[in-house]
Amino acid sequence: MSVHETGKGGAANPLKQLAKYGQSPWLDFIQRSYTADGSLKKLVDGDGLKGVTSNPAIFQKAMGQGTDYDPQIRSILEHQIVDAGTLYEMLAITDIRDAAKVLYPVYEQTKGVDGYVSLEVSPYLARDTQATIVEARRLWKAVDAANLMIKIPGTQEGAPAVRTAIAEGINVNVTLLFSNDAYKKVLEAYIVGLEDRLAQGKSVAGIASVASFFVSRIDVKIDGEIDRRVAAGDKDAAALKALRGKVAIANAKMAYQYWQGVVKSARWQKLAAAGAMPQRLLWASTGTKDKSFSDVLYVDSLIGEDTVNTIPPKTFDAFRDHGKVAPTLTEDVKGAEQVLADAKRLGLDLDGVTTVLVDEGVKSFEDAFDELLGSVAAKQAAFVGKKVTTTTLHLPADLDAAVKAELEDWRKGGKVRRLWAKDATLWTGKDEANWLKWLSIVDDQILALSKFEEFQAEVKARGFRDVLLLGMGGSSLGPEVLSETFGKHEGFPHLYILDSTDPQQVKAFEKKIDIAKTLFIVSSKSGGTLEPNILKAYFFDEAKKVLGDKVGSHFIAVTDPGSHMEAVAKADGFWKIFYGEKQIGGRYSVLSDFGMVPAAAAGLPLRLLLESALRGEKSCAASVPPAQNPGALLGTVLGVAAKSFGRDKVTILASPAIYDMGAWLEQLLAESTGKNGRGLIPIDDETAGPASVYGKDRLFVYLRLAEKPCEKQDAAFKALIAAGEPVVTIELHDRRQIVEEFFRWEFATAVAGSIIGINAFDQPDVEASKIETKKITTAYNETGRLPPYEPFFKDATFAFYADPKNAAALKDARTAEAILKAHFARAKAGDYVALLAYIERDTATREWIQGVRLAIRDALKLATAAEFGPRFQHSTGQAYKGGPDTGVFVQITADDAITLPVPGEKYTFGIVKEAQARGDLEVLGERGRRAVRVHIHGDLKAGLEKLGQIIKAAV
Ligand SMILES: O=C(CO)[C@@H](O)[C@H](O)[C@H](O)[C@H](O)COP(=O)(O)O
Ligand SMILES: O=C[C@H](O)COP(=O)(O)O
Repeated sequence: MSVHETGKGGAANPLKQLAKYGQSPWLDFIQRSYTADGSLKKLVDGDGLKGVTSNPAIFQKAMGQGTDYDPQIRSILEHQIVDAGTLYEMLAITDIRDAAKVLYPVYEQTKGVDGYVSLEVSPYLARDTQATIVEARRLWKAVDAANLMIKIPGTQEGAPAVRTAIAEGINVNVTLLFSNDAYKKVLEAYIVGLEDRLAQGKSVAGIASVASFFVSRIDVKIDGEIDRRVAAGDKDAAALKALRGKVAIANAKMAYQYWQGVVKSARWQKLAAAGAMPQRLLWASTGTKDKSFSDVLYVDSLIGEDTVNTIPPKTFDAFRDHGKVAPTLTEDVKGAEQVLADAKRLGLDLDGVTTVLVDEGVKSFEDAFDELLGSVAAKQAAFVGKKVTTTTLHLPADLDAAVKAELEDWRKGGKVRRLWAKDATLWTGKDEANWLKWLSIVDDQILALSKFEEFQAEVKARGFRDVLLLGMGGSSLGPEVLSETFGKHEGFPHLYILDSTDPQQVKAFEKKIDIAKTLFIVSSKSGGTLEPNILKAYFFDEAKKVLGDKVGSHFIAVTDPGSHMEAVAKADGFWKIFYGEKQIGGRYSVLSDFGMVPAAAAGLPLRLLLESALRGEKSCAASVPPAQNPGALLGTVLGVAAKSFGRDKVTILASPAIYDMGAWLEQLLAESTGKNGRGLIPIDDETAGPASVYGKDRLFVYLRLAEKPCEKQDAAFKALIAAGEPVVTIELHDRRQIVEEFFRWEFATAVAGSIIGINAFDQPDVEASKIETKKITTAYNETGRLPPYEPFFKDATFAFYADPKNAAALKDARTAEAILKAHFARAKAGDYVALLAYIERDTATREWIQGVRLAIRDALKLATAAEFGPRFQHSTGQAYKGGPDTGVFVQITADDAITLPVPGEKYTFGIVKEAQARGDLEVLGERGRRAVRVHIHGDLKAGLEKLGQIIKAAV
C-alpha cells in the first residue's frame, strides 16, 4: 500500500482542490492495518478524503493474505463455531465500522453528504432481488452506522432492491453500472424509493445514495477491440485509433448530463424541497489500466459538481502528486457525443460491451469472493486445528487433475450454494428438494438439546441396565456406530442394537439383557418395516411376562409422525414417542432423533457431539468453496473416481476403535448412489493387503483415529500410497469426530450422487425385495407352509438354489466346489464378490466370513463384501440390485437350531428370514445379477467350516 504520504499539503493538494468543483474524493480501498495505524485518518486530514468503498475484490486482497486479521479470527473461533461466510462477514463488519468511525467527522461536517463507507452485499445474490433486499437489511442492521452505505449491484434484479432499500431508509451505493440505460433505471429506482417514503409519510431527509458508474473497464474492452481491428488492417484504423481512451469518459459524461436534467426536473425538486439529497454519480474503476495513458486520466477528466470519484491508492497518490483540477465533466460535451457517435459509426458496440461488462463484473466479484472465502476457510481450518478432522489426498496425477477440474466446475457453477438451496437439478430434477432437511438438522437439534438432556436424565434416574434398540438400516446403523464407538457410559445403560430376524441372534440378544431393567427403543422411520414390527411384538410379549401392565413404560418409539409405529406405540402405552423428520431419509437420519435418542439413552455427551456435528455442518456450508469444503471435496473424489476412472469400489478401512463407521457408510454410499446401473460399491472392513491383491477399481478411504491408530493399518496404507493407489486419509483427532464425519459424508454422498448423475435420496430397488418377502410370508400365513423351492443341486451338507438363468449357467458343475468354481469363474476384473450370509452375526461368524472374503480377494484380486442378512438388504442391498452389474453373489443360509415364534403370526422368525433370503435372491436373479444360494444343512459351525474350505478351493 502506497497511500502513506500526504505529500503536497494544504491548498496546493489537487485532492483537496477537488472540493472547489464539488467533487468528493473517496478511497477505493480498505484494510485493517491501514485504518488501525492511522493512515486512513491521515488521508482524511491531509487530503480531504471523504469516503471509502469496499468490494469483494478489495476484501480479498485485504484478508486473503498477511496476518492482519489473525487475532480476530482466533478470538472468534475460540468461542464460536461459524462458517467461513459468517467469519468473513464478522471481519468485514469490524473493518467497515472502524473505517466508519474515522469518516464520521466528515459525515457530521458535511451534514450527511459525505463521510460514507460502503459494504457490498454478497455478489452471489446479484441476480436475486429478494435475497439482495434481505441481505441489505441484514448488513445495514449488523453494521449499525449512520454513515454506512450498502452496495447493491445495478443489475436488472438489483434495481428493484435499490428502490426497496431506499424506501426503508437504507443508504445505498449502486455498483456495477456501465451503461446509461442501467444507470437511468437505477436513478429512477432511487427516486421512486424516496417517493415511496413520502407516500408513507416518512422523511426523505438524510438518506444518501451514490450510483457507481464504472469507467476504465469500458476502455479496456473498447480499446482492445480497436487494437484488434487495427492489427487486422481495418480500413478505419486511423479513426478507430483516435477513439482510444475516450469512449469510457464520453459515456460517463452522458450519464452526468442525464443526471443534471433529472435534478432540474419538477419531480426531483419536489423531493428536494422535502429534504432529499440527490443520488450522486460516483466514478468507479478509475485506476488507469493502459500504461500509455495518464495515470490520472479517469480522475482529471471527470471532475464535476455533486460527484464522487472513488480512487484506488496508487491513483490517489498520483493525483495528489500531479493531478489537474478543472471542471472537466461538463467540458466539451459535444466532443463526447461525437466520440460516441463515431464509435457507433465505426461499429464499436458499446451496448454489447456494457452488457458483457455487467456479467463479467458480477462474475469477477463472485470469483474474488470465492477466493476470499476459500482463504478464510483455509485459515479457519488451520486455526481450529485438531478440533476438526484432517483430510489428506494421495491421488494419481490423472485422477487428481480430474478432481481439480470437477471442483472448479462446482465452484463456477455455484453448486455448493445450489445444494444448500435444495436445487433438485443437481441430481435428476425430481423430488430431491424434499429430502434435504438433514442439511439443517444439526441446528434444530442444538435448539432441542434440552429435550434430549431431560430424557437422558430420566433414563439415568430410572436406573435401566440395558437399552435394546430394535430397528433396521438407517434406524439402527447410526446408533450401532455410537454404541460400538463410545461403549458403555458410567451410570447409564448399555446400548444394544438388534437388526436381525435370525432366531438365534434374537435369542442371543434376549440373553444379553435383563428385561426387567431394559429400555426398548423401537426405531422405524416409516413405522411399517417388517423387522422392527416383529421384534417389537416379540419383546413386548416377553417384557409383559416380566413387567405386566407396566410393560409400555419400558418402550419408546422413534418414528415419523403419523406412522403405523406411532399408532402401535400409543395403543401400547409406550413411555415416549420421539419423532423423525419426514424430509430426511433413513440413511441421512443419524443426527435427527434416530441417532440422538439412543445417544441420550446411552449417556453420551450430547452437547459435545452436536458441537462436533456443527463443525461438520459449518465446514461444508454454502459459503465454503468446493476446494476448501471437506464434504464437496470428498464427494468430488468419490464421484469422479467412480464416474471417470472406474474406481467405484470405495474401500473403507477405519481404526479399530471406530471400525463400525464403515457399516454406516456402507448404507449411506450404496443406497444413495447405487441405482440405474451406476454408483459406488462400498467395500467395508476388508483387511488391508499389499497393493498386489487389488485391481484398478479401488478408491481407498482410511479413517484413522489419531488418538488410537493401528500400526498395521498405518503400514498398509503407507505401502498403498507408495504404490500409487488413490488414498483418501481422514484423520479423526478424537473419536467424537465421527459425528462431524456423519455430516461430512452425508454432504459428500450428495455431491458424489450429483456427479454420478442419480437421485441420491431414493432407494428404488430396496422395495423390490420387501415385496417378494411379503408375498412369501403372506403365503405362509395363509397356508402354514412355504411355497415349494427346489435346489438345482444338493449333497449331504449343501443345497444350491438359483433362478433359472443362474442355475443354467452353473448346471454342468456336479459338486459343491465345482459349482462355486464355475460361479467365481464368471467374475472378471472390476467385478466384486459379495457373501450374503443369513445367519447369526456373532464374533465367530464374523471371523469366518472375514477369512473367506480375504481368501477370495487374494486369489481373484477382486473386491469383496462380507454381509449379513437381512441387515444388508436395508443397506448395500440397493446397490447390489440397482447399481453397476459387477457383483457376483453367494447367498449363504442354514438350518435354524431354534424356532422362535412371532406373536400374532403363523410365521416364525426363521420363516421370515427364509422369506427374506428367497426374496433377495429372486430380485437379484430378476435383475440378471450373478447370484447363487448355498444352504447349509445340519450343524452351522461344521457347515461353515466345510463351506469355507470349498470356497477357498474354488477360487
Ligand atoms: O463500486 C465501487 C465503489 O462504489 C468500487 O469499489 C468498484 O467496485 C471499483 O472501483 C472497481 O471494482 C474497480 O474496478 P477496476 O479498477 O478493477 O476495473
Ligand atoms: O434404512 C432404512 C430401513 O429400511 C429401515 O427403515 P425404517 O426406519 O422405515 O424402518
